[in-house]
Amino acid sequence: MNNRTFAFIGSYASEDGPGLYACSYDEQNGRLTIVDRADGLPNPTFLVPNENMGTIYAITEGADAEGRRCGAAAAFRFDASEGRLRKLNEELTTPATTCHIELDRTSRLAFTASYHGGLLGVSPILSDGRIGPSAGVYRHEGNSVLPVQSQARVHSVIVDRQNRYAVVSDLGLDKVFVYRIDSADESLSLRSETSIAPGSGPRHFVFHPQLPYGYGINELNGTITVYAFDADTGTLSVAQTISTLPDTWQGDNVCADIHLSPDGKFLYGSNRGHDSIAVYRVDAADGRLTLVQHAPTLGGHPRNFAVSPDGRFVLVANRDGNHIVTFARDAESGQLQPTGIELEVSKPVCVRFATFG
Ligand SMILES: O=C1O[C@H](COP(=O)(O)O)[C@@H](O)[C@H](O)[C@H]1O
Repeated sequence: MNNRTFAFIGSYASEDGPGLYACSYDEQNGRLTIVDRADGLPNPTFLVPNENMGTIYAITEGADAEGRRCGAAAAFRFDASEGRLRKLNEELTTPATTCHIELDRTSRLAFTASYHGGLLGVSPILSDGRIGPSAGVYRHEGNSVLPVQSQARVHSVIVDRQNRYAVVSDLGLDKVFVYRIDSADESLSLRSETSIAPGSGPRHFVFHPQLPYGYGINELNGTITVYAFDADTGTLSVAQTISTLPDTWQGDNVCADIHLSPDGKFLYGSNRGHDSIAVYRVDAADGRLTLVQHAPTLGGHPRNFAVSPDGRFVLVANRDGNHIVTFARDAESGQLQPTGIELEVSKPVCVRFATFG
């Protein structure tokens, strides 16, 4: 069977309407077309596809036995030939609502980040694709200098290329933590923590596909931190910090998402407020960044975006624009250009590609 690439969209949504969308993807022009949607999910604001199992996992806002709002995750099977989503199950993940979900590289574990609880959750993926009952919840403690940093705010969990470490960005503590993954035991153990400038608000992180560097975007002070990553010890060291904003910008802004091009030559970070994608060239020798462009996102609050697997297009989820905007990406310069193609969706905040065989 030929491989086919799809995109999945998560959104802020109420339980009585659609919130998770499956879209076909036209590799020639970057156009998305909704093929199926799932209702009944309260705020499925982040999702992760599992290409190996043909499943999708979306965070939702669940409720425990006493009716308290909790982090939950819903599992879906996606039938690529029919373009249909079928719900498998839903499980609580953390005793506070979540903002991010990622899988380990063997698709056996799901990691969730709880912004409101300062928690990190580990849940098993069962052999039939369902998400299993929580295998553990890890709590961060502390605070930093800004009012929003009065407590830990775990914002994302990213797994390294060798599937040994989980990098956890804590916006509340101005720290990036590295945990060792024990897949057999379904557990995490802390290896290192790296502090960055007070008031930075580390939010999301990405590993370079070849070089020993990682890149973290800092929501609160509009910067990206370049880290050297030592995979033997599981430690990060700060190599560079660079602004995501033009020097002339004086308005409010909070950064959100960060991605590399598949060839690792360019890095992209989103600005909510300035409403742009900052584009950087990556130095192949030392991983450092040089600004290339600020590309307007053509809509407000670009909370998440995705680079297509072939690197030709970038899809931006503009929450306040209520649309996903398709940009063409120049492989030589890294620059983004609008294509004129958009998909209307209510409050989209996550877009992720998946290729199924
Ligand atoms: O208050 C909230 O904030 C968190 C974090 O969102 P961000 O867009 O500022 O990073 C969000 O996950 C949650 O849904 C919302 O209630």
